Amino acid sequence: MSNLKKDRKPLEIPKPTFERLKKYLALLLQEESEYISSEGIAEKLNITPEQVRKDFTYINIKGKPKVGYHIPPLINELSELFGIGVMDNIIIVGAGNLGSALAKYAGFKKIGVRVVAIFDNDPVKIGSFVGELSVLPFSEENLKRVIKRFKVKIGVICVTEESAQEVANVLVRNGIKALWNFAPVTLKVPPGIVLENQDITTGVLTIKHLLEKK
Ligand SMILES: NC(=O)c1ccc[n+]([C@@H]2O[C@H](COP(=O)([O-])OP(=O)(O)OC[C@H]3O[C@@H](n4cnc5c(N)ncnc54)[C@H](O)[C@@H]3O)[C@@H](O)[C@H]2O)c1
Repeated sequence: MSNLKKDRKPLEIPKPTFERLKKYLALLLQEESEYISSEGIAEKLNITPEQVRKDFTYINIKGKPKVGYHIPPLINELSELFGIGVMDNIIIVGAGNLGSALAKYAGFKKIGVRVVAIFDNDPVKIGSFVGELSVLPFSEENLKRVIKRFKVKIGVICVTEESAQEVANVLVRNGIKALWNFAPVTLKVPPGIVLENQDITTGVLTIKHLLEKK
């Protein structure tokens, strides 16, 4: 992961650090106080304060003795790192349980993400509303139009396992640069395409593992 600040030499951020930085941002966005200590963050995320301090060296933020980190600049630094200041339009394919829930998720706005269209191939769902969006038929023509109009680079795959690869192919063929895949399938994508697989079940596995240790 590269920290691409213009005025600074890009830093290579190790993946585990990058993942924790995402958690710090999510936590800070919920904080109501103005300052937070590394101990405070560590306690809430079940890690060590040393780890927090080490991770923050990647974003060049320093805490004040006895007070901790000033939250607003910390949020700004992390937001810049994740490109949150830039609004990214995304599209969802699959207006089932998951796709519909994601399309209605209000929290995306906070992180600079806006769902601009949701597609499906089920005639029953096409034309129905998911929040404020009308479900569009998943055709290349519609896709091209939406991608061009809203300058979409990110596609979310919420279709069934069997359809996921074909949907990924169509999205990439029509200019999508990054796929956020929820289907439990290993997708093949051309080099240069960003692929993030999301598996909610890993969270439950962590809980089960932690419970067993108690
Ligand atoms: N990542 C996770 O942790 C997680 C959790 C739950 C579900 N899932 C997966 O997410 C996907 C969606 O789950 P769901 O519960 O919303 O399923 P769902 O059956 O409710 O919805 C799937 C939708 O995809 C549509 N679809 C199927 N093929 C299509 C195609 N070729 N083009 C356009 N639309 C198509 C269907 O019409 C349907 O509306 C599944 O693959 C499921 O296994 C993942």
